[in-house]
Amino acid sequence: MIDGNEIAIETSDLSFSFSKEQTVIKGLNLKIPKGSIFGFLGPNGAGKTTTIRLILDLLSPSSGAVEVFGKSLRDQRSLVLSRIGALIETPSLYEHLTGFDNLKVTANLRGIRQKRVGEALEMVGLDAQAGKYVRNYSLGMKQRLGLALALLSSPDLLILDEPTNGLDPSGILEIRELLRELNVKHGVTILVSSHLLSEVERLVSHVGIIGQGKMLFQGPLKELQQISSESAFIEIDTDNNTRALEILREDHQSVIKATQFLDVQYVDKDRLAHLITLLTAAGLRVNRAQLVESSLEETFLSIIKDDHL
Ligand SMILES: Nc1ncnc2c1ncn2[C@@H]1O[C@H](COP(=O)(O)OP(=O)(O)OP(=O)(O)O)[C@@H](O)[C@H]1O
Repeated sequence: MIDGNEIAIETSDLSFSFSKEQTVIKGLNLKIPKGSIFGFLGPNGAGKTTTIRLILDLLSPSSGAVEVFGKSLRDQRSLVLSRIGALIETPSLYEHLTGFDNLKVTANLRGIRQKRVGEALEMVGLDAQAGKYVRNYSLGMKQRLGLALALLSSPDLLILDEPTNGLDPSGILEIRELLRELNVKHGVTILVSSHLLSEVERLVSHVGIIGQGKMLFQGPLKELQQISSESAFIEIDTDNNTRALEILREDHQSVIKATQFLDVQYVDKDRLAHLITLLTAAGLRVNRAQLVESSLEETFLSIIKDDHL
């Protein structure tokens, strides 16, 4: 669904401060491809909600600019905002009205035709429960109704701030499937923020990782997976590690660490077999040759922790 090189959201050197003492967003260059599901990730307080509020023009940047589908937010505010549907944490709903009437009120206020109410309810799978009072909805149903509200204006871009916050695993799964369907069937570009990679890992095509207001990584999920696989190493132990280290260096192997064990960068299974043959051929006894891989979550955490990219 990614649409060539077209960009849905681009921020250039976006900065923002709530006060003189603390700059919360620091020169952010966000680039979200059209047609993508972009996971906007970072720990609590990293600046995700503030960035989203800047994109929705709920805050004004100290410097920098926002473009949505190539149009400047500053110069073409109404046009830009008309293409966006947003759900910021929990939606504000009228508990004493039915799901249908909640949407109808908003549709009337925004001059959206009535037919769209039914369509939005169907898109989020709430058409059968549309006649129930919202006070009787589960949290998951309320989130889906919030999504229906965001979808009323038929947006090309959905911005969702932690939409699965507080949901149980089945609620999370439901929202995930719904978002995937909106992206695939209806071509909606989705920005979804979360502080947990594991929550969005099976949904997103792209990720952006923010820490203390700075972009630490952004790109296709595959690129993050690649970084993760490149950090794999083989932990080697022999009956003479001093000699083993010499042999490995003579063979131009990349030894990452030589302490209790010798950690050698993992390339592939053939390389692993080669190392064992090399050491045993030199008369050493290999006690251990173990592949140590880090999960995607560990890579994510190390990016946040080290700011190393
Ligand atoms: N209204 C405000 N006034 C002053 N500081 C604020 C305000 N809102 C947020 N902040 C500060 O701005 C920083 C970024 O907050 P923000 O809510 O954007 O982070 P976040 O990544 O969305 O975190 P979370 O996952 O907890 O929602 C934090 O240090 C926060 O304390």
